[in-house]
Amino acid sequence: MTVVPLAIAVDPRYSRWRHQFSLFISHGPWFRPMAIQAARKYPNLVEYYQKNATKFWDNFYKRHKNKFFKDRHYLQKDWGQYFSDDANSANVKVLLEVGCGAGNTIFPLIAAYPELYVQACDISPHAIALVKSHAEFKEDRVNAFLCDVTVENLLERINPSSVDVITLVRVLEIPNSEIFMLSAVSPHKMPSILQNIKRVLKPDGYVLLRDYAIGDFAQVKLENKNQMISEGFYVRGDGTCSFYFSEDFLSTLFFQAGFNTVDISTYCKQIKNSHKNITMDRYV
Ligand SMILES: C[S+](CC[C@H](N)C(=O)[O-])C[C@H]1O[C@@H](n2cnc3c(N)ncnc32)[C@H](O)[C@@H]1O
Repeated sequence: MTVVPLAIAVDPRYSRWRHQFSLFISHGPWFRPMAIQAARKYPNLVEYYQKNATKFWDNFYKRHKNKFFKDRHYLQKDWGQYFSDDANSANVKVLLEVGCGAGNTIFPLIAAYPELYVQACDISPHAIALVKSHAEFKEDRVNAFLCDVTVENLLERINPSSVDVITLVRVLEIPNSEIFMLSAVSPHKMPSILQNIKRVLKPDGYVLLRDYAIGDFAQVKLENKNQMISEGFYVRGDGTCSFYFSEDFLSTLFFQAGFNTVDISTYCKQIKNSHKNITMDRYV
């Protein structure tokens, strides 16, 4: 009967199946079938990927080690004034890097600012181990610890109102290098992360955020592969997730959490891949 396809189309099991099928087609049967099998058991895909974020990110760092991201040297240029106190350069500033990964934000910053002390956390044990085994790691400059900021209270590791600057950063320089931290979690969890970081931030402190913007080439690719699991929120082939921000969404999110927005802008860069003969619009 013609009703059947309609019934399938509105059945949530259908969209789950369609999602798994598209992951299977886009990456091939060899591509992490375990993740796809496991996702099949879960009624809610967002919940599944968020509950298993530690596993997916840890696998990411097991696989790529510290080779995936480049050091973020642009941070000094764009945000230098937040990391040092020109009036009194002996003043120690405390930075919290949330989702520190292998330390590509931390190490350029401690090299450039001798008075900076970094609190760094990540959900992946492998990422924290990579930070601690870095040649430039010094315990008196960096405190790296494991923490899922969506569920664990930062106050258990950091004193209240003790942090000057919090970084939530991703990188644009190289195509297919992604990610930052806030976009890695479901939009529903974002308000609780902001409350969590607010408790450790000084009243006159700053949050510096650079992340995916709506319309980015990577979003278009995920959209075309049918990998959206909730509004604006996508899963990649390796099980890690990304959300794409509009300026409106971002400023409302921070406003509702009690922050004032000092500055917000979208940066667009066209990157040409001559090998594949494509031009990519990257938005952050
Ligand atoms: C690739 S990145 C950014 C890495 C780092 N900021 C840098 O500059 O290289 C996103 C990071 O967020 C971490 N992450 C994802 N969800 C998290 C969570 N709920 N709590 C803490 N870290 C998380 C991931 O493990 C990953 O290292």
